[in-house]
Amino acid sequence: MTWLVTGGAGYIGAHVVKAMTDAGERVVVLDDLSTGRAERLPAGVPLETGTVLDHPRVAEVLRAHAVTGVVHIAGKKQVAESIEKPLHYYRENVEGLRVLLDAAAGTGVSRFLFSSSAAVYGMPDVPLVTERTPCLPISPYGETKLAGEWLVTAAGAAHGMATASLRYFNVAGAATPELGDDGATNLVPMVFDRVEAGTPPLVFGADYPTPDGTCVRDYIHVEDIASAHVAAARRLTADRTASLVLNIGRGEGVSVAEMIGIVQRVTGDADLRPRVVARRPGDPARVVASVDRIRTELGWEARHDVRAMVASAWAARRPRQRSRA
Ligand SMILES: O=c1ccn([C@@H]2O[C@H](COP(=O)(O)OP(=O)(O)O[C@H]3O[C@H](CO)[C@@H](O)[C@H](O)[C@H]3O)[C@@H](O)[C@H]2O)c(=O)[nH]1
Repeated sequence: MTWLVTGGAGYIGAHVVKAMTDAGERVVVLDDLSTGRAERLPAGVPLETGTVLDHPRVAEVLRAHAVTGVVHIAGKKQVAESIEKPLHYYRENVEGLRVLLDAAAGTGVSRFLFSSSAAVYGMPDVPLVTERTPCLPISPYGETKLAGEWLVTAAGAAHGMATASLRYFNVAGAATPELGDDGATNLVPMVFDRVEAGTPPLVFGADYPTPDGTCVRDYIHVEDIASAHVAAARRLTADRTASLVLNIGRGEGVSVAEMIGIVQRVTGDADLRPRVVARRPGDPARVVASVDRIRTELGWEARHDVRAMVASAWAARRPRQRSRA
């Protein structure tokens, strides 16, 4: 197999590229470098620049490297931005995927792995979200991921591709300091920002129907996300007819208050009491994965706990802060 990883120079993509190459897979990266960085790639992994929206360019890359499998990670991923720019999100995430699938089917690609998201579930009202829980996304971002899954499954069936859509829960952490997340739009990096500024971390609502009143999520180390892709790629390689939809999480809920406590212990900055502010619109009280299906289908489970996740994210952050100073 030769795998094309789209978005391979991004935060999650680069972790997947590292894990796949460490596991001995042959990998090529396609990235438009809009948020990706070439330095994230391991030596020897070819980087092709370009967007998945450019059909001739995608077909050229697939042919030039005799690609047989695709791992599609490129895409837009900010919920709030998707509400402001739905047309942009549908173009990048749905049209980009359609073009990529068309080029893949036309060049003999037989395996296709797609990055989906727990955002497809919207506001699930169940303790553990299984893959059978109804998908009712509440943002254009979540809609594009759900439409993407439908497209992947249908195109796989029609064009003889084995497929898997992987629904990531809340991703955090870094395998190495160089591979850290540059964005600051999620809980862990936002608490780091507050700690560094010497200001109290913010809790967006403490009146949810949860044990401590703050929202509960299923945080998963990006290295575990990456190892799940290796397991899925192996499964698709062995099973030409696979058509999978799988949650990737730890199956364990962590509240915002608990997460802030862990960040404060890791950063050694536990003096400031978190400040409770208004709820952020659109936040579900609890989203925690059932991980039974991925365990059964791939024999995979997460290895890293939440403290390791936060510690690795903090280690990745400090060198960059120093280099900016
Ligand atoms: O300073 C902060 C930042 C966040 N939160 C809360 O922390 C929780 C987690 O927030 P965040 O890290 O932004 O993640 P989610 O809103 O759960 O969304 C993430 O996880 C989803 C999958 O579950 C993905 O679809 C999204 O792309 C990804 O941003 C939420 O309850 C937020 O209200 C705070 O209380 N204070």
